Amino acid sequence: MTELLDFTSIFDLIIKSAMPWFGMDIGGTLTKLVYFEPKDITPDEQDCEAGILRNIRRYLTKNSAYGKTGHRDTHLQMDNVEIRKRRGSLHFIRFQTTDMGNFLSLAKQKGMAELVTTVCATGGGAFKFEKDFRDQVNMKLAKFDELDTLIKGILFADMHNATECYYYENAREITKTEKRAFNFSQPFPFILVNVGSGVSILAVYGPDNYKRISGTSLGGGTFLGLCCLLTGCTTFEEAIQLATKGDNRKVDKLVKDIYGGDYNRFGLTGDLVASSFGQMHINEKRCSVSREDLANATLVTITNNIGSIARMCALNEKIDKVVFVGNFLRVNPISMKLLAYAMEFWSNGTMKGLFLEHEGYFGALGCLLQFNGELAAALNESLDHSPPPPNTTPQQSAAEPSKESPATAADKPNDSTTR
Ligand SMILES: Nc1ncnc2c1ncn2[C@@H]1O[C@H](COP(=O)(O)OP(=O)(O)O)[C@@H](O)[C@H]1O
Ligand SMILES: CC(C)(COP(=O)(O)O)[C@@H](O)C(=O)NCCC(=O)O
Repeated sequence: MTELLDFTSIFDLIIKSAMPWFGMDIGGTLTKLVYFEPKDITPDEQDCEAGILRNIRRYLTKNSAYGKTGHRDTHLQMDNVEIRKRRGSLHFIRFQTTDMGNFLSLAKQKGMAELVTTVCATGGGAFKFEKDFRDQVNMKLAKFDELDTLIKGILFADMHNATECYYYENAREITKTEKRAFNFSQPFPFILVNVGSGVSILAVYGPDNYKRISGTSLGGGTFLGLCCLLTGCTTFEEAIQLATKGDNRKVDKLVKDIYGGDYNRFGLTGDLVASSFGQMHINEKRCSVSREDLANATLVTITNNIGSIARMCALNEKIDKVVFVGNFLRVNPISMKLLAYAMEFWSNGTMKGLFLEHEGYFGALGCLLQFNGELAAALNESLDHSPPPPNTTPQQSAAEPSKESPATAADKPNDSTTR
């Protein structure tokens, strides 16, 4: 017991002092960085604040663009947030994962390596780049599982932002539908569809109770990749802009192209896509489509496929709320409206598609909430190397998370504000 108390007070000391607080989600396409900027710095603390730390704080909070691909999403900033008894702002920054080399150089140049010894990281890149962090900037990664942190981040954001969750009212009328706030204070159970490079689908029953029920490799990376190939565009923003001006009906084969009208027996209306890209084998049709039409058809194809799988998962699990997250939905109302429509229409109004403002940042946010400073690293190391306690089977050892996940770090919720 004494040992526990000592440990707690050491832990308290560390988490109060060890700044900066970061959470990093190194994904297949984008790296997301959530930075907590303390706003309750006392004059004493200010005096003690190391020059490097002050410079990092200023660099991150005064700029909104970093290097070639780094952006701070200023519209997502969360102010007056309390984390571990500190009050401050959360900043949301992203850059292309292919720029990791430049990020590490910058971190070195800004003196991060002298200040930070451990960074809390999640996503596949936490494993892939672990050695680069260690070798190039002498930083350890405290690794957390991306699906665990995703859920923790969602619950935290929803609790701290009254307008985090929204849905589309009158989703069946896709041209008129309007975004409305949704009260997500009783979230469980819900289906969670994370549309990143690929897609993971989870059934979430409680803050620490979920299962990964499905996934598909046809995700945001597929949309971007195919769009670049088909239209010659080079960025996601460009792909979305093209899609906004295009018409998938010139590319796809609709039910009415096959039936001459509706296929009434099974409720398939004539305007429904019967075959994505189904007209593109016809030479004259191929010659008449624009880059915009191809971008739109690619977006609709990928979105409808995700919607269809998500709906079947919800049906199987008997869950009526389907939450869509991930950066595929960034600046992408076409897909959100289509998903909202698909949930509503195909379920006869019994299912609801829901969306969250911080779209692709929940993994990084959840990771920041797990931050235990130096202790995480120490724990990480001791857990990595210690044998399982005598009264547990190897599968249940403290070193291993309870779900089928690759996390190696201590999966210990430590923030009293998370549910
Ligand atoms: N600026 C961007 N650059 C590249 N892809 C973007 C951008 N903004 C949104 N996306 C979309 O988001 C997807 C990545 O989503 P994200 O949730 O960050 O997943 P991951 O963790 O796999 O990187 C991309 O495949 C693309 O469809
Ligand atoms: C492997 C991943 C969890 C990685 O996550 P991401 O970086 O795409 O967000 C995801 O891409 C995925 O679940 N892909 C689909 C794999 C499948 O079930 O077919």
